[in-house]
Parts: sequence; C-alpha cells; structure tokens
Amino acid sequence: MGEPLLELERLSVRFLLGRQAEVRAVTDATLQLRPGRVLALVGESGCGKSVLASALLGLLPGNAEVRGKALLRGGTELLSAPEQVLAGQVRGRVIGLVPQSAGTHLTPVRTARSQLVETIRALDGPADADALAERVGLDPAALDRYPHELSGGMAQRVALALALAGNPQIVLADEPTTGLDRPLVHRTVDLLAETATEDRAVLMITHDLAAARRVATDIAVMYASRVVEAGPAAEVLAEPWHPYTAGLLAALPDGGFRPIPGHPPALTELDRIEREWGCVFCQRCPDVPGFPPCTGDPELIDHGGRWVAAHPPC
Ligand SMILES: Nc1ncnc2c1ncn2[C@@H]1O[C@H](COP(=O)(O)OP(=O)(O)OP(=O)(O)O)[C@@H](O)[C@H]1O
Ligand code: NI
Repeated sequence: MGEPLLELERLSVRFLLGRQAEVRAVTDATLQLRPGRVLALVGESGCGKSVLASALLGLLPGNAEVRGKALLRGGTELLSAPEQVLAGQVRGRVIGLVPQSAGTHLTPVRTARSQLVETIRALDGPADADALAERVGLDPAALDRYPHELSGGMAQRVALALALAGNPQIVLADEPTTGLDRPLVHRTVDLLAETATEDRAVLMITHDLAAARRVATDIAVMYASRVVEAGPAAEVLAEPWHPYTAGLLAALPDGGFRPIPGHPPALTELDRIEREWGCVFCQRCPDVPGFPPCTGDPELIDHGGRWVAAHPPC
C-alpha cells in the first residue's frame, strides 16, 4: 500500500462553552488515508464526524481547541498551518470538499458551467469544464443549466466536478447521500469511489452504513467523539469486534432492524463517564450479547491492521 496521503495522530477537538463547560467533539482520532482507498467514517448523528472534517480544512469556529496532528504527504501539518496556507494551498488543491446537500451550495443565478469555470480558474485546475463533466459522468451540455434545472443526481455530479476542479489528492465528502433515494445513493457513492485512484483517496463521512459497505475499502467507526473500531471495511463489517459496530449493523434492514437501545452520552459528559466507566460505550454495552467483557480502555489498539478499543478480539 502507498504512503498515506493524510495521517491523523490523536486529533482532538473541544468546544469551550464558557463556565467551564466543554463539548468533547473529537477525541484522539488516529487514522491513515492511503492513495486508491475509500475510507468511510461512520457513526450516529452528533458523534463528531463533521467536526473532524472541519478541523482538517481549518474551518472550525473560534471557540474550538484543537490538538494532535494531521499530516499531509509532503509534510504540511494541517492543524497548525496558517489560514493563508490552508486557503492558498490546501482547500480545493489538496483536499477537495463535496459538501452536504450539493445543490444548495451552487449559486442559483449562475449556470453550473460558469461556476465550474470560475473554480477551475481560481484553483489553476488542469482540466477544462467539459473534461471534468465527462469525468463525473455528466453530459457537458448539462453544465449550461441553472442549478434549479438540475436533478438531484446532476447536482451531485456538479458538486463532485467542483471538488475535483483543483485536482486534489484527497476528496472529502461530508454526508454526500443525505436526502437521496437508494438508487441515487448508489450512483453517488459509486462515483465517489471511482475518483479514488492510484494517487487519490476519498474520505467519505456518512451515517449510512449500507453506502459505506458498498464502496469503502476501509472504515472507521466513531462513537461519542472516539474512533472505536477501524480497519479493512470488508473485515470489520463481516465480523465486527466492537459491540457498537455490531449494534450499527444490527440496526440495518438486513441486520434485522434492531436499533441499539439507549442513546449516546452527551458530549459534555464524556470526561466524567470515562472516569467512572472507562469506556464511553459501556452504558449501552451490556445490551449487546456475545462479546467479551469491556476492558474499559478507550485507546484504539492495533491488532495487525485492525483497530479496536476496549473489546480486544478473543
Ligand atoms: N461550534 C460548536 N460549539 C459547540 N458544540 C459544537 C459546535 N459545533 C459542533 N458542536 C457539537 O459537536 C458535536 C459533533 O458534531 P458533528 O457535526 O461533528 O456531528 P456529526 O457526527 O457530523 O453528526 P451528523 O451526522 O448529524 O452530521 C455535536 O454534539 C455538536 O453539537
Ligand atoms: Ni464497553
């Protein structure tokens, strides 16, 4: 496997809310994104996925406290890089973003083409608008439409073309399939997966485990700010080691529609919960039978390329 394009080392984000209240949104996230790979970052709403993405792009609000490292191949450390570097060298050029609800990010009064051409120009992109359209499976003639004239699937393709305009090595897609019907979910994630090539990787943030199963080569499962399990997607999804991953799978239609009882803890309570219980999932853990007891250690441990916290394989 190639050298990682992006390596996160203990990336942590806290939001300071005043009066000593803190939201622990991301805790010690350690991940590698390698060329040719599609890494799905999955987990329930509110577990910290989008905050992690915003941290990489330098788009967090002023009350965020960020720790750890996010190293790009070539040496740039994103978390300490000045805004000038992120704006001029990283966003769009090394990391292309496919935003949630793609259509709403397009300017309504201009054609898709004029927006794509402008983006290509601003990023000194190597491909022209028609070539980018072809690459994402869009008829170049559709670029001459206004956003309201594009179907949901076309708008997704335009968004992906915009993300690819600066020929980035990393495509970061935050919930690219929200609000789409199943066939369109499939088309969108397939298209994303196709952009992962020998020199490019995709980081796909989603709570849609079925979409992740369809295209991800690697998966990282987040719960209450922490990555609790990570590894090759096929292995993790066929035989999860963490009871939370198992719980997510059981909640899928083909897993029997059995949602995990209870709710994730409030992110303001995580410090206390970890002091008391060791692991943030323990309060819901006993509800998943058939797993060895929790060690109470929230650290993600590497077992030969598969990573799991608190629940080592037996
Ligand atoms: N500026 C902020 N100040 C305080 N808390 C914040 C701020 N931004 C986000 N949060 C909190 O951080 C937590 C993680 O949010 P995040 O958006 O990363 O979740 P997510 O996993 O992406 O969920 P979803 O699937 O709903 O997008 C949430 O509890 C959210 O309320
Ligand atoms: Ni546990």
